[in-house]
Amino acid sequence: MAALAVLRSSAPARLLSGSFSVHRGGLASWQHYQSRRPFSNNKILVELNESTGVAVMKMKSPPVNSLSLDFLTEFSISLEKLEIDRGCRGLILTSAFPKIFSAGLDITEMCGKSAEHYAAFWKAVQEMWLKLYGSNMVTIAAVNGSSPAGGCLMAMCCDYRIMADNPKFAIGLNETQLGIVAPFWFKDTMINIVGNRVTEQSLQLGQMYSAPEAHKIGLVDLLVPEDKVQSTAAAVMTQWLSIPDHARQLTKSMMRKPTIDRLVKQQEADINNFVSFITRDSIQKSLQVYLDRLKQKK
Ligand SMILES: CCCCC/C=C\CCCC/C=C/C(=O)SCCNC(=O)CCNC(=O)[C@H](O)C(C)(C)COP(=O)(O)OP(=O)(O)OC[C@H]1O[C@@H](n2cnc3c(N)ncnc32)[C@H](O)[C@@H]1OP(=O)(O)O
Repeated sequence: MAALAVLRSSAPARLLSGSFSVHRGGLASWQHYQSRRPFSNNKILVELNESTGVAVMKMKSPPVNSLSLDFLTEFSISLEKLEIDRGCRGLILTSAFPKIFSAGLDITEMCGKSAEHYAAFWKAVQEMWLKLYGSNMVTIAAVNGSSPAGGCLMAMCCDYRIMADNPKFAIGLNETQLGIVAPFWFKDTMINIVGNRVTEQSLQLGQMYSAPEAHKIGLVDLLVPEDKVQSTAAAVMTQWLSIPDHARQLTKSMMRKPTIDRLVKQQEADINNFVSFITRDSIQKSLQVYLDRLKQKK
């Protein structure tokens, strides 16, 4: 968070616009951030409304917004651009697809690849978390569909979660159901929202909660009809933005810094730990079985 705060205060918006081709239009128009990265397929659509200072980031990686290495890289770059843009104070994170917010980490990135690939992938997951959890912006997750594991983590990184009131949509950290283990920083993020007891039970059982259940345990803050998710997110954002930025940001930092510092202090060790865990034959087998089951369920 401190690093982001420094970035934000030292990088003028003019420089950002020049470097990243941000095109600004009239007050009422939406701005489109175009990524110049050659590998980018634009898996993420960002629209910044200059008059409100609110960006809407829509995940758009078919079929289920799984978090691949490319996706995560594009996500972190997009987020960093917004973070250093003084015209942007709030971010609404949502999905371009009805019914799916994000399917979590792309399981194919964790199967049958090299140790180097796993290390690069895990670093990208860490970066996504560090940037989103440590953001100075007001962040609101407009959860318009199911959101297992890494998808739940993304939503949990935000300051406020609004979910579509549909019992068919589920959210939670289901890692143990795949035979894998949510790392300590996933666990800490959840504890900070729902407390130790609920987190322990959720993680051991790999529990997925329907939208009403998630609301009941406080994993999501508000349930609204599916067609009201975006408008409610915008209304809640207005409330949050009425608080002076510096006071809100310092408070957020005070609450989250210890959790963030814990990973920052052992980022390399956490990558090594992931690589040695995911390369075990037994873990590779579990993931493959899970993936095959997913593909066969149709
Ligand atoms: C001791 C210390 C340990 C340290 C750390 C060690 C371990 C690492 C921990 C790693 C943490 C992991 C976090 C994760 O996020 S793991 C991913 C968990 N995600 C899931 O379990 C979601 C699985 N997907 C679903 O439940 C459903 O697909 C759905 C999201 C509810 C959507 O359902 P539906 O609309 O019916 O779509 P389909 O199921 O038909 O899926 C469409 C195609 O997408 C493929 N798919 C789905 N999810 C994923 C995924 N996460 N990754 C890759 N691919 C995915 C699915 O197979 C279908 O593919 P097809 O069209 O080719 O058949």
